[in-house]
Amino acid sequence: MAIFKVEGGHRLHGAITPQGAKNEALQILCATLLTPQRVVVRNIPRILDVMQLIELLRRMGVVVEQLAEDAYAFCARDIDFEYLQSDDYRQRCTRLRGSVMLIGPMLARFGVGYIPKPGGDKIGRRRLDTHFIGFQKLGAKFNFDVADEFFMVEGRELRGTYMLLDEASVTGTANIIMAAVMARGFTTIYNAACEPYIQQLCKMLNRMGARISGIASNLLTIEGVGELGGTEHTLLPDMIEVGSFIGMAAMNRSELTIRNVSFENLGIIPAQFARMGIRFEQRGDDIYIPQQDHYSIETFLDGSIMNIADAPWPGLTPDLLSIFLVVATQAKGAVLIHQKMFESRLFFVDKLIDMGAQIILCDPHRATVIGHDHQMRLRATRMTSPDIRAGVALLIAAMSAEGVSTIQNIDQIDRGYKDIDARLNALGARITRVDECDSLKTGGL
Ligand SMILES: CC(=O)N[C@H]1[C@@H](OP(=O)(O)OP(=O)(O)OC[C@H]2O[C@@H](n3ccc(=O)[nH]c3=O)[C@H](O)[C@@H]2O)O[C@H](CO)[C@@H](O)[C@@H]1O
Ligand SMILES: C=C(OP(=O)(O)O)C(=O)O
Repeated sequence: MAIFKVEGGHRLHGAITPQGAKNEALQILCATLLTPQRVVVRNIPRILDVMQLIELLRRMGVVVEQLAEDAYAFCARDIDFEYLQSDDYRQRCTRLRGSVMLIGPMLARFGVGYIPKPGGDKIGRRRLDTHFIGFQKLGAKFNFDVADEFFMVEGRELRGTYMLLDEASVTGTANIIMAAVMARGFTTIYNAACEPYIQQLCKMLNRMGARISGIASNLLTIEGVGELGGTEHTLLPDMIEVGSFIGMAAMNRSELTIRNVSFENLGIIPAQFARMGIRFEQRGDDIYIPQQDHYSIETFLDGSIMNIADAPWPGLTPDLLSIFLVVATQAKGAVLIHQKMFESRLFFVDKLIDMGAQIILCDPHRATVIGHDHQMRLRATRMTSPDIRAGVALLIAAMSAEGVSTIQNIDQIDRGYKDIDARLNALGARITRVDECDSLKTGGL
C-alpha cells in the first residue's frame, strides 16, 4: 500500500485539464454489454475503479481493445455466464460501486443478470431498492440471497410500464434505463436522476438505436427497440475533479487555469464556489482562478449563516461537499455544511480539527465551519483517507498546512483521481508517493 507525503505551503501555478468523468465512465462501460457490436469509448480516465471495471468486462468475455492512452473498443458478442458464478466475479464486483450497473444491461440483452453486493465508498447506507423495484416493474423476477449477498434477476420478456422511482438514484436510474431500452412497448420513468452523466448515457443509447426522450429532465420515456448497435462515445470532463481543483486553488491562494471543463455541464457548482467568495472567470470553456489572498463566505439575504447542502441534480452533488468543507476552513466567515444524502461522510472532520480547523460536527449530517481567513495555517499531521472525496479534501488540507503530512490508504484517492500526485506536482505541489513498507523500514512514518 502506498502513502502520500505532502509538504505543505507551496502555491500552485499553471494549467490543468480534468480527466474524463469517473461516474460517467462506469455507466458507459456497462452499457457496452447491450450490443454485440463494437463500441468505442474515448477520454477514459486511467483510475482504479475504471480499470477494474474494464478488467471485469474482459473476464466476462467482452473483447477489449486499447486504441490509445484513453480510448478503448469493446465488443460484447458473447458473455461467459459460468464466469458470473465464480468467486473471481464476486470478488471483483465488490471492489467498486459501478459494477452494480452490469445487471441492467445483462437483463435487457440476455434475460438474466447476477451481481453481488457492490463495493464503493463506505459513506453510509447505500441501498439498491430503487434498482430492483424498477426491474420488477419491467416484469423481471428478483431474488436476493441474504447470506450470500448475491442478487439475481430474470425476465426473458420485459414489458414497458410507468414507474415513479422512490428516489432519484443515479446508478438506479442508469440501470433501469439500460434494462428498459429493449423492453416491449413504452417505459416511463418519473423522478429519474437527470445529471449530465445520465444525459450522456441516454444520448449514447439513442445513437445505438434506442428511443429515449425527455433527456435532461426527471421524466424519461423509452420506446423499446429490438436491438442496439455499435457507436462511439466521448466522456465529459469530471465535474468533481473540476470542483476539487477550484477548491485546491482557493485554499492554496494559487492562480490556476482549469482547461476544457464543459462549463455548461457544471450546473450549480461554479455558483456555489462563488458563494464561498471564490473568484474565477469563465474563459471560453476554461475556468481561470486568480490568486486570491482572502475569500469571504456570503451570508444569505437575511444575514443568516450560509448553508451548503447536497440535492439530486440540478442540486449540488454530494461528492463535492467534503471539498467545500475543507475550503471553508480558510475562508472568512462561517458556513453550515449539510450532507443530506450520506450519513457517514463527514467524520473525516476530526482530522481537520486535529490540524487546527474550527469545525463543530453537529451530527453525522451537519458540520459548522468557521474559517481562519488565512490568519492561522493548519498543522501537518498523519491521516488516513476514509473515502475518495474525503481523501482529496485531506490532501488539499495537507497541501496548505505547515509541515509535512502523511496520508495513508491513498488507494481511495487513486480510485477516482488519475495520477493526482504527478499532475499536482507539475503545478508546484510537493507530494511524494511512498511504499508504506519502505517507509516503515526507514522509520519514515
Ligand atoms: C458510481 C456512481 O455513480 N456513484 C455516484 C452515485 O451513487 P449511487 O447511484 O449509489 O447513489 P444514489 O443516487 O443511489 O443515492 C445516493 C444516496 O443519496 C440518497 N438519496 C438519493 C436520491 C434522493 O433523491 N434522495 C436521497 O436521499 C440515497 O438514499 C443514497 O443514500 O450517485 C451518488 C449521488 O449523487 C454519488 O455520491 C456517487 O458518487
Ligand atoms: C461516492 C463516490 O463513488 P462510488 O459511488 O463509486 O463509491 C464518489 O465518486 O464520490
